[in-house]
Amino acid sequence: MWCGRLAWLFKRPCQLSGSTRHRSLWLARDRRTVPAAAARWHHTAPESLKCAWQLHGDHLELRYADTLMRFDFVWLRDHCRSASCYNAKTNQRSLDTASVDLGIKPKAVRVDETTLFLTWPDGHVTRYGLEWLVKNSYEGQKQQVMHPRILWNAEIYRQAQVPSVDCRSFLETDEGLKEFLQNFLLYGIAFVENVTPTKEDTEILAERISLIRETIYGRMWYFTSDFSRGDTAYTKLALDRHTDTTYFQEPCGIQVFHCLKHEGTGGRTLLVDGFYAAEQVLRQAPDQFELLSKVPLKHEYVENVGDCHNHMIGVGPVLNVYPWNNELYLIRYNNYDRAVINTVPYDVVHRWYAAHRTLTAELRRPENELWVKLKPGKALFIDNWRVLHGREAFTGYRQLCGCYLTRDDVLNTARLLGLQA
Ligand SMILES: C[N+](C)(C)CCCC[C@H](N)C(=O)O
Ligand SMILES: O=C(O)CCC(=O)C(=O)O
Ligand SMILES: [Fe+2]
Repeated sequence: MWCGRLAWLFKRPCQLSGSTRHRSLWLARDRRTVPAAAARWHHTAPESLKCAWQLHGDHLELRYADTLMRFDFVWLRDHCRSASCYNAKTNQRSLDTASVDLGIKPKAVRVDETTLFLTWPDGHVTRYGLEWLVKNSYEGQKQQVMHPRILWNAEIYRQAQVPSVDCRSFLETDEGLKEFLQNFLLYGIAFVENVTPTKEDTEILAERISLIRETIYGRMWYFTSDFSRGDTAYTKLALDRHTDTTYFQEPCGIQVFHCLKHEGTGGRTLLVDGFYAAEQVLRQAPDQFELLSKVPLKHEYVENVGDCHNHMIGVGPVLNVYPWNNELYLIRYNNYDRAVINTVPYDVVHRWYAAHRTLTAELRRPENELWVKLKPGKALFIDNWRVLHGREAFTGYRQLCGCYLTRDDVLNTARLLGLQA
């Protein structure tokens, strides 16, 4: 397949390390029935089954805590945590990786109950905690997700009864903030209640968790249906589900909405978990999922209204996954802002349209739609890399304020509070 050119890079090691061929090999070695050859198993203690290692021509194989790991020698030299290679005060590497001989091989290897010791040809000694290796190895890492999440449809979200956090608790206590962020990370949406309905108070909320991402729409924005900007958002029309700023190279991570006023009817907000829908596509049609994650697309924002002149272009696939574990981290979905497709040939285009249709059908399932009416005092935070939003047409005067946040800074706050983000 044209787009799977690099797939072998990631697939090959998983297939090898998970194979039963290796498991039986372990048992054989543990019973010491295999003659000592160049690649010979070594154990930490005579009968220890917990840890064993074996030196190969171009890598070290290590079994610890039920994880079979393979380490490249350059990797082992590069990650050395000794004082001369790594500055523990700044958590930065001091070693010049380019100075490592690409053909390097340890001169001596020793393992005790907790630590792997490697002596390099120049006499330098590297020590690795075995637990550290499990946590940081490719094999240990690929069993884990980067971002634990609960994927939802309307029923799952309602059943979970995720509480809104009170504004004071959010602003004044670490527990309140942590609870809010945990919910946000798990579900991709979270609410703060009892907020004073002004732009200034909404800004204070935003600044509690992140730096505000200033964009062509400003820092904190207000908007009504006055068509002050050349975009459908600034009208009374319905907006189908979408993510925002797909036309940025890095779409905004989080969107904050606070409805300050609505005197009229309609205008409910629609929320759909894009990752839940994408998961359904993966189950039904893995090839289509792969296509959506490989075909690069452009989104575009061309504006020429009043004094506003903008032309933004963002490139990337609809589904973005980490290649080592296929975990989704970003969905770009905005049919209004999708640009001319000119990045793939016609036959791929056709298959892409079919895949896009499957995803759209999932996103449009009524059972996946969560409808909420935003009211003054209730601020909504949306993970714009995961949850799609839309809005029902409305009548009357409706004013929303909000801002975008930088994702890195939200995750930073979450990590500092001890959350996995
Ligand atoms: C939120 N705010 C009203 C400021 C901007 C709306 C941006 C709308 C654009 N079509 C997009 O989806 O990115
Ligand atoms: O008016 C709304 O509720 C949302 C409009 C919208 O999609 C946006 O501003 O990004
Ligand atoms: Fe939007």
